Amino acid sequence: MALIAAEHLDVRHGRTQVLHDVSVRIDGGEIVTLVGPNGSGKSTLLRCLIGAQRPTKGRILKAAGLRIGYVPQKLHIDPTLPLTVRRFLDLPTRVGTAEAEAALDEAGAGHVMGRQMADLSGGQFQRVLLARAILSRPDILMLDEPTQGLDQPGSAAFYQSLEEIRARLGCAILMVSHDLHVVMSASDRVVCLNGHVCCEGHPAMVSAAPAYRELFGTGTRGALALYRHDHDHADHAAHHHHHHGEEA
Ligand SMILES: Nc1ncnc2c1ncn2[C@@H]1O[C@H](COP(=O)(O)OP(=O)(O)OP(=O)(O)O)[C@@H](O)[C@H]1O
Repeated sequence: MALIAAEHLDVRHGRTQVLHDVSVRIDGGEIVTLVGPNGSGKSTLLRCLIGAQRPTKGRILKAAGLRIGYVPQKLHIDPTLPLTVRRFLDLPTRVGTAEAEAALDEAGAGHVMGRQMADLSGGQFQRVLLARAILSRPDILMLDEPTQGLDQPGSAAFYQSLEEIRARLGCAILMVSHDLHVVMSASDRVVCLNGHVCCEGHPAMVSAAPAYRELFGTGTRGALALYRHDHDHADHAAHHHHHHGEEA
């Protein structure tokens, strides 16, 4: 039984079709990574799954009582607005101090409770967002490029914390990442999006698939290929899905 599934989603913004016939499902406890070039609809898909964006077509199915923890891609907090980490964790629902402390500890930011949100480093800020997302004891955590702006050690440490949180809470994780190393080493499944699902499956299978290689290349040039790759929309959708979609 899937925790959450998107079925045949279309999303349009005006005349732009952002998502086309996108179906994904996330099962309990698995780590699924969404990859794809800038503008390929990754954030849009997450927003549909959390209910912040209505698809033009298709539907979202959720397990009854599903709790979702969400870490957004960007959260702008006005630096002139006094807001401590402690008070931030009370938004939107007040939590006890012990609970807030436990969540910060779990997210690896145990020492920042009394600090101003505006004074946090990029890494600390992301960890506070993570702490807030796990306060609700989610069945699934969704993170949109959570290590954006973090250096290599910072990213690695953040992903380590995520693994530990999954082990402790038993939650599933769906994240957007451009960090191919992590995608390949830490995901149970990779979904490659470019308006449509280009290919998906176990990292080892996806990385061996021509559709993936076309996107990422091999070796160190892979990360660059990710940004340069330009799919022919309709043709590749059919082609890639035909060959690789069933491998998941
Ligand atoms: N509210 C909106 N109105 C119009 N266009 C939008 C809106 N939101 C998103 N888009 C467009 O939808 C497309 C997909 O955006 P989305 O943020 O989902 O992509 P992404 O894969 O997450 O990109 P990135 O890797 O850059 O974060 C983009 O072309 C974007 O400009």
